[in-house]
Parts: sequence; C-alpha cells; structure tokens
Amino acid sequence: MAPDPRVARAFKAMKAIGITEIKVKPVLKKLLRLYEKNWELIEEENYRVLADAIFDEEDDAKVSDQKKSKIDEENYEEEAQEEPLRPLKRLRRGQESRVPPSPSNSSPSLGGALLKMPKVEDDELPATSSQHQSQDSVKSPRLSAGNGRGEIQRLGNKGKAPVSAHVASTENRCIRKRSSQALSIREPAVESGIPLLTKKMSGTRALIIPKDEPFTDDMLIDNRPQYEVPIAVIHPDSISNGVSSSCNVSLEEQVCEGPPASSNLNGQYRVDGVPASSSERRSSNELTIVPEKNPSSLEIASSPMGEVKILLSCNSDVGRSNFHMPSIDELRQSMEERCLRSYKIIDPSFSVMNLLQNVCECFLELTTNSSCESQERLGTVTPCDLLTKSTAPDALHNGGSKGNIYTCFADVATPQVPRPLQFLNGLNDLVGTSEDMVANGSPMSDKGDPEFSGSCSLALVTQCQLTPDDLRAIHDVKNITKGEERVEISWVNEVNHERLPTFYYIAQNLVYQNASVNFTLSQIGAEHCCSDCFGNCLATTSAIACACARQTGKFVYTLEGLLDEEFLAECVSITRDPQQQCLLNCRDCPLERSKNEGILEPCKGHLERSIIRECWSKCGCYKQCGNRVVQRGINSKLQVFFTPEGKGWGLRTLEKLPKGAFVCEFVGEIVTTKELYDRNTKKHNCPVLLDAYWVSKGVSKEEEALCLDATNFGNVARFLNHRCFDANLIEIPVEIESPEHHYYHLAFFTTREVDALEELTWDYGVDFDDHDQMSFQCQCGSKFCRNMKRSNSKCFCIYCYGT
Ligand SMILES: C[S@@+](CC[C@H](N)C(=O)[O-])C[C@H]1O[C@@H](n2cnc3c(N)ncnc32)[C@H](O)[C@@H]1O
Repeated sequence: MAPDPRVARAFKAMKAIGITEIKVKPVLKKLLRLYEKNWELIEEENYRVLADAIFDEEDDAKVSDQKKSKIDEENYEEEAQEEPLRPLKRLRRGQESRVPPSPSNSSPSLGGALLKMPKVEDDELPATSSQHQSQDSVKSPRLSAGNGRGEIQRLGNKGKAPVSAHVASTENRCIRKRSSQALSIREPAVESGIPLLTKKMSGTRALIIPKDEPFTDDMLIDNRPQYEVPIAVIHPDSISNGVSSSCNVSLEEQVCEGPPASSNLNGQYRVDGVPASSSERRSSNELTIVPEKNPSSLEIASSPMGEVKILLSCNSDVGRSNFHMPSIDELRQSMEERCLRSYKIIDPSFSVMNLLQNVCECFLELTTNSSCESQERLGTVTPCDLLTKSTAPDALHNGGSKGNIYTCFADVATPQVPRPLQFLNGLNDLVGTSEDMVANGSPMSDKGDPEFSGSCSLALVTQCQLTPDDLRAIHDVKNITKGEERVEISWVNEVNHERLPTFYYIAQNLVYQNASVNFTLSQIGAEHCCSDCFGNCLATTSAIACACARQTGKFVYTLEGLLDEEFLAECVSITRDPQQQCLLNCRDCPLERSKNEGILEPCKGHLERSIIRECWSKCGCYKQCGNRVVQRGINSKLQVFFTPEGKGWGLRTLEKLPKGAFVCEFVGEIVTTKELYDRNTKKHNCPVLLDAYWVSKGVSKEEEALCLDATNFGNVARFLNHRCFDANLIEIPVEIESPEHHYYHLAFFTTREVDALEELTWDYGVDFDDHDQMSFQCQCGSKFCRNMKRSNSKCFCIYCYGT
C-alpha cells in the first residue's frame, strides 16, 4: 500500500534534518494518537513538534534503564503529588538550529522556538524526563494545543500544561534565597495572549536557568536595567492592605503592565509568612511576600518619568508576631541608607529628617512671605489660619531625635489668605493654635463653612515642650467636657486670640472640704421618695400619689420634658417682678457671718423661691421618668464662644430651644460660705449662694451654709453671662438626692424660645449701683439694663446680696 502522502512528507522533512524513518515512525505514531490525527498541528512550523519529540526519545535512550527507572519513579511520585500533567516540551540548548524557526509563526518572546503542547497523558509520554529539565531546563511558558501561532495559551481540560515539578522546586529555592534578602519577586502571569518575556529577552531564545545555579538578586536586576525600581520591601501585612498589587518589586514588569493576576490571598506567601504550595504560587502569579524581622517597611520606587515615591510604613501590630518594632531613629537611619544607595546621594551628612525639615521650613517661609502683606491689609483673622511653629527654628535642628511633631492641616481647595507666621511660646500659644483652628474652621462656627473649610494651616510643635496642660488644651477644642457630659461642647473664638481659661470640667458638684453634704441612703426616708411609683411617674401616677411631686403640688415637668408653663411663669415672676419678690431675713445669717468675720450684721434678706423635687434612686420609677430631667444632664447642643460685646466668654445654643427647656446645671465646688470668703471672693467670678432654704430651715451651722464655686472646677454654666431682667434663662433650685435643704442643685431653664446661636444669659441679680460689689460694666444690651439706668433694684448676688 502506498504510504500516506502526509506521512511521506513527514519522513522527508525529518530526513532533511538527519533523522531516519525508523526513528520517526514510532514517534509520529504516538503524536498522531496524541493529536487525534490532527496533522496540522504536527506539520506546523516544519514538523517542529515531531522533531522535538524525536529528540526527547533520543535523550531518554541515552540514560541507563536502571537510573532512569529510579529517577522516573521519584519524579512520577513528585509530579503525581503536585501536578497531574507535565509539559511536553522545553527548548534545549544547542538544538535550536536543527529546527529552524518559521518566521511567520514564531513567537516574539521565544524567537520562533515556541512549541505547542498536545494533549498529554502520562502513559503516552514517559520519555519526557525531568532529569533533562534539571540540567537544561528552560523556564518555559505553558504550551498549548491551540492554534500554536506563537501565542501562549492555557490548555484545555485535557491538555493542561502546568509548570513542571522541577521548575516549581527551582522557584522554591529562589524564593528561599530571596527571602533572606527581603526582596520580592513576581512570577510572570501566564495568560492567554500575553507575551511572557521582557523586551530585552525578545530576540533571545529563552532565559535559561541551570538547576543548581544560585539565583541571586543581582542576576535578576542585571537582567532588567530598563526598570528603575531599585529597592522595595513588602511585608506580609502589606498584602492585607492591598499594597501588594504595586509593581514596585516585580522583576517581570510585563506582568505589572496589566492588572494583578490574582488577589492578594493568592500571593506566593500566606499572610502568616509560610510559603504557599507550588500550585498556589502558580495559580497566583502574584508578588512574593517576604517576611522580615522588622514589621515596618520602606518602599522606594521611581518611574521612568523621574517620579520618586518613598513609602515608609510602620506596623504597630507587634502583638501578632515576634517582630521587632523599630525606633524612629532606626527607621530614619534605614531610610537614609537606602536613599544614599538608591539615589547615589554623595553627601555623607545627608539626613532624611533634614530633608523633611527643609520642606516644612520652605513651606512656612513661602506662606509667611506671601501672607504678611495681605494680612496687614485685611487686619482681621481670616478663615485661613494659621501657620504656627512652637519654637525658634533652632529647636527644629535636633535631628528629630527629640520627637518633633509635624502637623499639617491643609485644604488647598479653598483659596485663602494665610496669616503671618507665629512663634508659639509655651502653653498659651499652643492653646492659641487650637483656638484658631477652631475659630476658623470649627463645625460649630456660625461664620463660615461648618465643615472646616477654611483651614490651611501648618503647626509645628515640639513634642518635648508639650505638658499635660498643653495636650488637654488641644484636646478640649472640640469638647471641653472631657466626655463628662452626654453631649460634646466645643469652644470657639472668632473675635481675638484669647484662649479659654484653664479649669477642670466637672459635670457633678464636688465637695471641696468642709461642706456638709451627705447622700447616704439611710438619710432619705420614705416620705422623700416615691417608692410605690413605677416606670414614668408623669404617665402613671397622679402628682398627689407621687411623693416627689407633693411638695410642689403638681409635676413641674411636662411629658415632653419641659417646665410646666404655670410653674415657669411663677418662677420668672418671682425673679423679675419686684412686686412678687418676697425677701426673707434670717435671724443669724450665715452669709453675713462669713462676710464680716464674726462681726454679725443684720440679714439683708433672701429671695423666696419655688423649688423642684425630682425623683431619685430610692424611688420606684425609672431613670427615664418624666420627673427626672436635671439629673439626666445636658442634652442640648451648646458652645462656649467669645462674645463680641466685651463680656468675655459666653455660652450659646447651637439649636433652637423651646420655652421651659432644661439647659444646664450650675456645677462647681461645694464650699462653705466661709471657705469661699477665705478664697478671697473678689477674685472669683463664679460663685452661687445656695440660700433657698436658709430662712425656713434656719441654717446656722457653718458647714451647712453652702456656695458653689466654679472658678477652678466647674461646668459649662461658668460661662453664662448676666443679662438684666429679660435673660433667656432662669435658675431654679432642684432637689435630687438630698432632702437636706441646705444643699440642692441649681438648674437653668429657658424662659422663652431661644434661637440657634443665641447667647444664653441669666440675671445675676446684680446691683450696679453698689461699686463695692460686682465690678463689671454691664454689656448685656437689654433695654432694661440696670447698669445703664442705674435702677434702684437690689442685687442678690453673693457679692452685694440685697444691698
Ligand atoms: C460667671 S462669669 C461669666 C463668664 C465670663 N464672661 C468669662 O469670660 O469667663 C461672670 C463674669 O462675666 C463678665 N460678665 C458677665 N455678664 C456680663 C455683662 N452683662 N456685661 C459685662 N460683663 C459681663 C463679668 O466679668 C463677670 O464678672
């Protein structure tokens, strides 16, 4: 029978390169079986597949049967574990000339030596030995039984061509070696249609890495001069942060040009630093992540455009491993070394800290110069504030070892006119910085954009100069309450550079020393609490039934938590209407006693007041009971601000308040009247006398004549300014925990609806005719101002008390 013309042509082609028919025939048979008689695949590229298969057969034959069978056995075991299939072909050194590449079909990456991968079954290809790969292996792309047109393709289900076990072990060695040098290497992604090798490699046959040759960083870097990524370290943590997709450390940039081949989870190292299995690695083609002792990392990368990126990241998660947490000095030194090495900076005195410092100083200088003139012209504080530096420039030249804090607040979106540079001196200036920041950008500000829009500031603060007071002051800007209240209360100064006076914020009165204030449960008898009540007294109990309401004859709060209109009107009337005011005189006035140091003067009279009694812990109702308003604390949005009328600091509401709303309590140190006078009263501007019961109870014990002094310890009420007659707040005594009438709370309620941003005021009851007493010129602005009219109305404040 005449031979098949295609067979004849195959014999002829092989003969042309010196291979006899005898050798061709069995191999051709195998290939036909493998390719399912797809002649085109065999014929392509001048029968290259056939030629290579024959060479493989020859190679295998040279190996002794005994040795071969032993090695084969081992490799089969290994491969069986790692990969079900092996690649059919790899390029062999010195044999390329025997199979001239077909120009039309050659791969740009392999210089025409690309081979196709037929379907491979282990039993059909025993001759493809791994020992050949070990000696002459080429890290070959996976081959495809596809079109074979020089494209690298993944094989179909039956013809998959994973990287050989040998290649995997080579990679393992490389990774191990590189681990010690903290350099990450990315394996090229093997994707359909993506050339694998670098441009530099095109034109060469392939990258050949002998099995036992050490794989060093130098080798890799030498092979890739066109990429300017000198140093990069990526740590396991950076994977989880998504940093690993960076191309900084890739040594095969053609992969980087495209999107990452896989997610971080498929990286070659697991997050725990354990090398992933070879199959995991091959499927990921992602960065190799190298665990290092130091959890912090420095990345330096440059682009061909000359851009340089320096990323220093410190991992504080030291508890997770035994990582050594570097000091700032260590990191600085490391950065400097790397900069010197990578960027060939010759100056041995080069310092990263100096570099950063210079940048900061340049910024300061430039901004200062450009802003001085405009500032003088404007003569006002602009929303763009501020540039401050805590120390003279010399103080910055400490090499960073003292731990400078460089803080930059910048919003370039809004064009602003910066203020001149200020040099801070200690706490005051520092607080001023905070103040200005708030004044010019606080969300609470009523002047500008509430979203900190005007901020364009740089604050340089030397950490070693910060005292606890400094830190507190900075912290207080947004919330002076230190978390003592349910709400935050900020402060702002849009008028000048005065800072909030230093004081301790307390939300509850505190006994200073001698004041007799006992909250013991045993003191509070059943008659003073509503133990039979349940839930919300206002909703479930009549005022008569609730012991706490019995005193007033009714509940003074509404279900909405506001003061009962009638009760409020009564309180306002007693305070404002001289006709309604009832002054009661004590026989032995504790105040007069304290004032005159034993020389008793006649009591000048105390105002009779209405009192609120709230339910408390010994009552059967809940904390949410409607008869517990003051004890639940401040619930409105308030802000301390600097008043423009010359009253100093004041308090305002940031939201509309309804009439009869509780605003705040006057909180301070509970001191006896004697203690207060011993403190030199005139210097204190925030005392309140708790005298509501003096007449009726005949207070005579010195330790029971109490005042509240908010000068050093107080709450937000210490900023409430005085307004003659028509103040929008009224103070009402409130009994909560103690039935002992010499101590009670003093709570402020709105006398009318108050608009947002309106200042909150109360009538101190001051008599401005008495120059001996309260010594301020009233700036309340009320048309009923007593200071202006020099009215004869009496003042009942602690200073002048009815004189
Ligand atoms: C309880 S403090 C109020 C907070 C005070 N403005 C501050 O800056 O700390 C009382 C002091 O505020 C000032 N003040 C209060 N009301 C004022 C008013 N109507 N006019 C002028 N000064 C006032 C007086 O100096 C007074 O001694």
